[in-house]
Amino acid sequence: QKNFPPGTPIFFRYVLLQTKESLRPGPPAKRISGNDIPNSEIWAVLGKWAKAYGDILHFRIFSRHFVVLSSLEATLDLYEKRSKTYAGRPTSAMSELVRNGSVLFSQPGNRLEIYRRLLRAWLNPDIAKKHFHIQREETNNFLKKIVDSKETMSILARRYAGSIAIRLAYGDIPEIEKENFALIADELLKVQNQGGQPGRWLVNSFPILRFVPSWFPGAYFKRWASETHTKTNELIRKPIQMIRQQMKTGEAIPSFSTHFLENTEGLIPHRADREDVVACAANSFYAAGTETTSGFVALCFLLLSLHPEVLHKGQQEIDNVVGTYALPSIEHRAGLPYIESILKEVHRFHPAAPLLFHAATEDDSYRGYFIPKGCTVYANIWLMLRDPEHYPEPEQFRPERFMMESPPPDPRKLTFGLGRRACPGQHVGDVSLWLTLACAIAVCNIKSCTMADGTKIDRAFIPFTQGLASAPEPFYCHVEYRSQMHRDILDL
Ligand code: HEM
Repeated sequence: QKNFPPGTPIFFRYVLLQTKESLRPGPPAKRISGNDIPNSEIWAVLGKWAKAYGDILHFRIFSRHFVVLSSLEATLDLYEKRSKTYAGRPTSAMSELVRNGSVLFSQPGNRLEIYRRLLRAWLNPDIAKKHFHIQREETNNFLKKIVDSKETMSILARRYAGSIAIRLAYGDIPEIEKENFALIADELLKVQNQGGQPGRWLVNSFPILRFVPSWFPGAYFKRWASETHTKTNELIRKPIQMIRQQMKTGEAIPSFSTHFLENTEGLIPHRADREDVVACAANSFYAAGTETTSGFVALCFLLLSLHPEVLHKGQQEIDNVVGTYALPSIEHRAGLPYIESILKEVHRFHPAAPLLFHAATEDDSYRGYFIPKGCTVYANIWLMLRDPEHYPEPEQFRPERFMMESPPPDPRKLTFGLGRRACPGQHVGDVSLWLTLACAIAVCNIKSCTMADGTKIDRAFIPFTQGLASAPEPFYCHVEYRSQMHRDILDL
């Protein structure tokens, strides 16, 4: 047991940590700055470190500590069996200064419980069925726009996923209002991302700097944090204020937001908090659901263009089960096992969030290693889904692996997260992904994909964006309908 008693002085704790560090496995670190972390394919680099140092390893950047879990066993032990201790999110001095109400980055406590209760109430599998029509309409809209488009697949897929998120959160609002809400949400994400940009803010490496007064020369970060705090608050609340106004005049369209602003179920105990809570929870649909869903959809198109044999086999299954000129709907799902296998294989091939990121909420120890409070605990699910024991030749895209008599574990057990921070939107997300994949296969032939500079993407190398959510780098997708009849069924 290497726990510190509560109240251990910070300096003493720090010195102890330095000596303990050598006891924990991990790559050699520089004395002050710690480990150098590459800024591309970090999940693959951590995978190489796992081979050298084992399925629980440690690294450090200045005074910040990181543990990486690289096996399912360790991930289940910490994220699930000790889910209370590992329900935190990594934080930084800058994010504490900005305090912007993001659900994804909230720390455990009453506020987070209320957010998650509201999200569960609106996104649980039974209620989620009521949203099918939104997903159906948006899928058809998306498929009508992708042929001869001048825009990248990444932009088209993002607009599609954003529209679903906005309709779920704010209702069936008119197109123009939807675009307006998407602009606000994108602006918000941009500002929030600047705050979290690794290496941008010295205060994150030297938290003591946060005590420097705003007027002090060089304290630009303090002024930036204060302005950003005001701006993000304004942006988060803007849609809800508009909806509140519409509710007063009786013009509001029923939605997650109107439902919980009325608070008929009493899920938000303090009246004063209501608008604020609903604003943050509603914003999380877009903030957490758009990049993940759109990245996955873009990846489906890319992989199908590189594997025409998979596309053709999927089309045969749909033609046999659903009919040649008909769109698959959710009722067909159980009868389309090959489509289900393609979906699982896309999740496995490159998870939308390759590294899950939780943080320890108290000092802990695991297998004799000390894990300090506040330490970021990554789970490298990208690596776990490439374990050759479960998934032979893991670098191959092969949906057939899930059609075997004893199939490997379903990747979705990992790709939507685990424990107390698991994705509350997973049922809705799963249906959106299935519907887009099945309908795209039913009506499209996907010819090829090219990067912005015209280079054709081939199987040997798919470039992925870096970050907490990861998707293929922006690319153009050359798509045609299988026939005019297949195009026409999108209007039915
Ligand atoms: C392809 C679809 C999606 C994928 C792969 C996905 C994946 C994830 C993952 C991996 C997490 C973090 C889990 C963890 O830390 O253990 C997460 C969190 C979250 N997701 Fe999703 N998600 C998807 C769609 C959605 C949708 C459609 C919504 C909302 C409508 C949503 C709302 C959220 C929220 C609010 C959180 C934060 C939960 C928290 O921190 O407590 N997600 N998602």
